[in-house]
Amino acid sequence: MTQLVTTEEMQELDQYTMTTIGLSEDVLIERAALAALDVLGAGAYDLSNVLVLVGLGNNGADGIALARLLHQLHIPVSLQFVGNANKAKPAVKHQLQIAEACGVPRSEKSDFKQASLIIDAIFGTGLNKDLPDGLQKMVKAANHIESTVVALDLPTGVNGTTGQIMGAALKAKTTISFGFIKAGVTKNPGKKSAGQVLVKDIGIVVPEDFQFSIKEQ
Ligand SMILES: NC(=O)C1=CN([C@@H]2O[C@H](COP(=O)(O)OP(=O)(O)OC[C@H]3O[C@@H](n4cnc5c(N)ncnc54)[C@H](O)[C@@H]3O)[C@@H](O)[C@H]2O)[C@H](O)CC1
Ligand SMILES: [K+]
Repeated sequence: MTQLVTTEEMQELDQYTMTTIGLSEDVLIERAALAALDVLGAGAYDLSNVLVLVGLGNNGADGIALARLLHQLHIPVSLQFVGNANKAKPAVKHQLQIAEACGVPRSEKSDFKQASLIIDAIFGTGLNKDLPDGLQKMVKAANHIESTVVALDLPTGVNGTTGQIMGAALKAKTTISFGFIKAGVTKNPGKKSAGQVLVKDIGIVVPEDFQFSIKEQ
């Protein structure tokens, strides 16, 4: 049996885990990154040149933490920001400081063809409007050359609740869902963008009286 969630429910559970239970955001980000590392380390991906595309929210923070973990294992990896890093959420800036202190390389321009694997850490459950035009173009270019993409939590551009495409969406080979599978990756067209969907525990706590809006499947 699988429990699906809407993005609003996931956000509520993230908040409950942090504010009521007291697990820090850093712990959740580190667990998300470790969970993704676990998937990448299983041998199904070419890790010879990993490019992590990083957005300005906590999905990006997960990606930066993952890049650091890969770098510490001597796996060639670089980080590329999508958007202005100065406008990033505090968790992203914090992860970036740590990554920089560890010497994780940053690339300014992406060459998708050179990357053996692209990690999509641009948008997750926070996506609430269509992708900006520039990003839509970038997404379409990456899809066009059929890069191998592993999406963290959600493929960028997929509405996590409805499965709608918000302007454009990255086509992933695998989507690693943190805590619970978001309903949007089970409904087309989002389902097609998500590829194989895996779910990984990151320590999210569910209150006893929590009512999920979607029945277990
Ligand atoms: N919050 C937690 O406790 C944890 C979250 N995890 C990961 O974080 C993401 C959700 O992070 P969040 O910061 O809420 O959102 P995003 O990173 O998806 O988006 C960032 C930010 O961008 C703004 N925004 C939304 N849509 C657009 C748009 N079309 N154009 C420009 N800007 C946009 C909006 O303000 C968003 O907040 C979740 O998926 C997980 O990957 C952890 O795993 C750990 C705990
Ligand atoms: K993502």
